[in-house]
Parts: sequence; C-alpha cells; structure tokens
Amino acid sequence: MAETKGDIGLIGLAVMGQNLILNMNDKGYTVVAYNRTQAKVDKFLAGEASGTKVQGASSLEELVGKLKSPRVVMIMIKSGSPVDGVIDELKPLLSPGDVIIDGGNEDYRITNRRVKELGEAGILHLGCGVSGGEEGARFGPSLMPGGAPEAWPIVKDLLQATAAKTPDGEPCCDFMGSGGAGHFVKMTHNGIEYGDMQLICEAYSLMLAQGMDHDELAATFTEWNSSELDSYLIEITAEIMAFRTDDGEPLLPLILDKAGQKGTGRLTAISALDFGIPVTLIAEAVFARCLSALKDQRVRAAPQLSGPAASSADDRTAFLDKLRSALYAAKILSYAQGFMLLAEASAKFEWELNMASIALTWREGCIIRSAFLGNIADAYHKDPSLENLLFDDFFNAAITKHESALREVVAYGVLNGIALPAFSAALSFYDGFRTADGSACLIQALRDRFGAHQYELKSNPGTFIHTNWTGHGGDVASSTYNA
Ligand SMILES: NC(=O)C1=CN([C@@H]2O[C@H](COP(=O)(O)OP(=O)(O)OC[C@H]3O[C@@H](n4cnc5c(N)ncnc54)[C@H](OP(=O)(O)O)[C@@H]3O)[C@@H](O)[C@H]2O)C=CC1
Ligand SMILES: O=C(CO)[C@H](O)[C@H](O)COP(=O)(O)O
Repeated sequence: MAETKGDIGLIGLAVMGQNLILNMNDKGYTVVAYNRTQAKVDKFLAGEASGTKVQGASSLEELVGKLKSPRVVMIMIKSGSPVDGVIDELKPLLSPGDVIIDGGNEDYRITNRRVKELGEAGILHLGCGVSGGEEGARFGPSLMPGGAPEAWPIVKDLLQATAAKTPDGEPCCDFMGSGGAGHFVKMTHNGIEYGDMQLICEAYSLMLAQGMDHDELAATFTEWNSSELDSYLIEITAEIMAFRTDDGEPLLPLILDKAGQKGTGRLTAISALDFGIPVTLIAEAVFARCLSALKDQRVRAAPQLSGPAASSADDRTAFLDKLRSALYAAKILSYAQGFMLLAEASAKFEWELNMASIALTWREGCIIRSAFLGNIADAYHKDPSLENLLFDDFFNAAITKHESALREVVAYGVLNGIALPAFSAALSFYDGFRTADGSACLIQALRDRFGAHQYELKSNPGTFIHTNWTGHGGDVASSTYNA
C-alpha cells in the first residue's frame, strides 16, 4: 500500500528537529524526516520514531517527493551557511507556492534576504523562531513565524497545533510580521533570556555572600517561584541548586564559571546599538558572559586587585525579601527595554508587530515563559499603542513599589565588592529614563566647543546653532546628522 503523503518534511535530526517531529506526529500530522547524515534518520526511525507515522527520506528529492502539495519543508539545522546550502539544494525541487520554514536561530537580516530571494522564485519563506529547548520542542514550544504572509494560512493549523498553549488555551504561536520579523522576535526573546539568566546569577552571588548553602538556595528559589517571579527559569534554577552528584555534593559549584554563547544575545545588543535603543541590561548580560570567559585573567587578577570583602546583611530574611523585589524591578526594566527594541524594529521595517501577541507567544513553551508575560500581554491589550511598558498602570505601580529595593541591593553590591552589571544597568536606566532634564546639554556643549557640531537651545528646539566659545574660532560649523 502506498504511504500517506506527508504534511511536512523536516530537515535536521538533532535535538530540536527530532522532538518537533514527535510533537507534530502526536498532533496527527505525517512528518517526513531527513538529515544530512543518513545514519541519524535510520536510528531515529528505529528508535524514538518507531511505531509512529513518521517516514524517512534518504535524499532531499525523496523528501520533496513524499510531500502533499503545496509542500511544506521545515529546516531545523545549524543556522547560517548550512541553511543557505540546504535552501540552494531544495529550491530546484520545489514549485511556486511551496513553503520553506527555517526554524533555527537565524540572523533576521539573513531571513529578510531569503524571504525576498525565495519570493522572487515564487517560494514562500518563513523564518520561525522556536523556543523551549528539548522539552518545549517535544511537548509544545513557543513559535514565532514571520516572512511571506501568503505562507501563514498554509501552515497556521500545523504550527498552532504544535505550539504550547496559554492558560486560556490560546496557541503560543502567531504570525509576527513580514521579512525577518519572526527571527527578530526570537532574537529579542533570547536577549531577554540572557538578561533574566544574568539577573538570576547575580542574585545567586548575593545569596552566597549571605553564607547560604545549596539547600537554602534551592528553598529560596522554590519560594520565589510562587511569587511575582513565577517563571520557568526560576523553577529550573531551584532544581539546579538542589541537584547533587552521586557523591552527594551540590553539582553547581563544580561547574567551571565560563559561560558560552551562540550569538543571539550578542545580535540583540548589536541591534540595540544599530537602532539607538538603550537595551542596557541585555548588553551587560552579554558582556558578563564575555568577562566570565576571561577565566585565566580573572584568576590572576583576584589576588592582585583590591576591593571590599563581602559581609552578610544583618537580617537575612529582610535581605532576601529585598532581593526578590529588586529582581522583579530589574526584570520589569529589562522587558521594558526589550519591548522598546521591538517597537523600534517594527517601525523601521514596517512589521506592525503586535506586542500583546508577542507577550502571549512567550507566555508558555519558551525559556522565558512566566506569569509576568501575562501582565505584559494585558498591558498591550489595554493599550496596543502603549509607548513604554513603564507607562502602563500595573507596571508603573510595580516599579514604584520595588525600585527602592533595587537601589538598596545595588548599593549593597557596590559596597561589598560584588559585581552586579545587570542589576546596576537596570537601575541606571530607570534613573536616566525618569530624568526630565539631564546632563546631555554638556555633551552638546563639548561637541560644539571642540568640533563645531552645533546644539539646540531648550527655548528653540529644532534649530541648530554654533557658538564661538573661544572668541577666536570661526563661524563655520559641522553638519548635524545623527548616525
Ligand atoms: N538546542 C536548543 O535548545 C535550541 C536550538 N535552536 C536552534 O535550532 C537549530 C537546531 O538546533 P539543534 O537541534 O540544537 O541542532 P544543532 O544546532 O546542533 O545542529 C545540528 C544539525 O545541523 C545539521 N547540520 C549542520 N551543518 C549542516 C550542513 N552544512 N548541512 C546540512 N545540515 C547540517 C546537522 O546534521 P548532521 O547530523 O549531518 O551533522 C544536525 O542535523 C539551530 O539553529 C539552533 O540555534 C532553537 C531553539 C532552541
Ligand atoms: O534559542 C535558544 C533558547 O531559546 C537556545 O537554547 C539558545 O541557543 C541559547 O543561547 P546561548 O547558547 O547563546 O545561550
């Protein structure tokens, strides 16, 4: 009997691809699996996929031949040139109206290009952010598709069935926008993930300075997970704190303190600089990973460079309460920055990003999933054109309540020699953002004094003037463009 034609072909049988296939199979879809290294297809079919409807293919021709029309092919491999290579091979095998989904962590600028190039051949391309790691892929990830709008009706049911669901049963998957919008949203998700993880690491340093052991640390994070910090990352932090080796000792302190990074956090920071949006907390989180990687220099510096030794707070319970509040405040500020970046990219690329929908897409399934994202969705539902999360009543009240704890925790860190780049960045951003009349007048004066770059007067914004500060400078001024 002929095999049923496949609903989707999936290329790439590493951790994400295999689990997505099994998830789609559970939802009733027939998936055809392909991998560059054929042995992985055979192993998968004989192992995890045995007894399922999953079919295998030993070439891209065979994969395409086994699919219903319009064909939908999802690529789930290492991003960058490997994906270009696969697309180059697939393109001649596909017909106009077929869909290629790239589920990897691709650079949104590359996705912008591919949507355009494939579109010229009539092939519909979606760059689809996938988050949730192994478990998410298997049981319901957060999916962030963007690209050719005509592709969305073709894949909507399949992707929404595969995705996680919010507590109200909404799929954590919606069309994000044209071009590289889906991958931009996923990149920003990962940047926020970097920020959340860095804040948790700084909280861990502060707890260690209180002399807490790993059972106390685990209990604290478990308790925090029942507070406004309720989130997947806090939940798994508690599990990591409690994890012990076969010898019964906590595993965490045995792990080398050098963080890896695959590039999406860095690209978020680069994008923030490109667009001129102060996404300071994520940038500090990326630099904190870079600093962590300088292990050898840090080991040499430790005995040579002086600073205060940390002493524990007088009242540990009160300190931990403050720390929880500070973490919440910093998290609000980090997400406010992340959504500022999304808003700027949306305007620049005319993506018309729906911020409430993005918050709901991140509500479940992904690594940054949290109850807090439900509050963000509420804020943008209430006012879809909300200029800044900090102007929403709920978040305004929350930051007003918790900012003093953030201030006290940063002050404690400074006085006790504990590096808190993410907490400090959050506080500095907050204080800068609430300053109506700041010190940048001096930057303008200095620029005009040394380079005739001109400035505007408060009494006459929009008109640029130059002052002959020394009495012997000329009247010629530099032009006033901004990079
Ligand atoms: N791991 C995670 O938690 C998450 C990963 N992602 C993203 O999903 C994608 C897949 O991730 P993951 O499952 O971790 O796998 P990897 O990123 O480790 O990629 C391994 C897969 O890429 C294939 N591959 C590598 N180079 C080529 C090439 N030149 N041509 C064809 N295939 C190639 C491998 O094939 P072969 O077996 O032949 O070597 C294998 O199938 C990545 O873009 C990743 O960033 C997204 C969310 C979470
Ligand atoms: O996309 C993801 C989760 O959403 C991946 O886990 C990502 O690779 C993690 O990034 P990094 O390796 O840079 O920490």
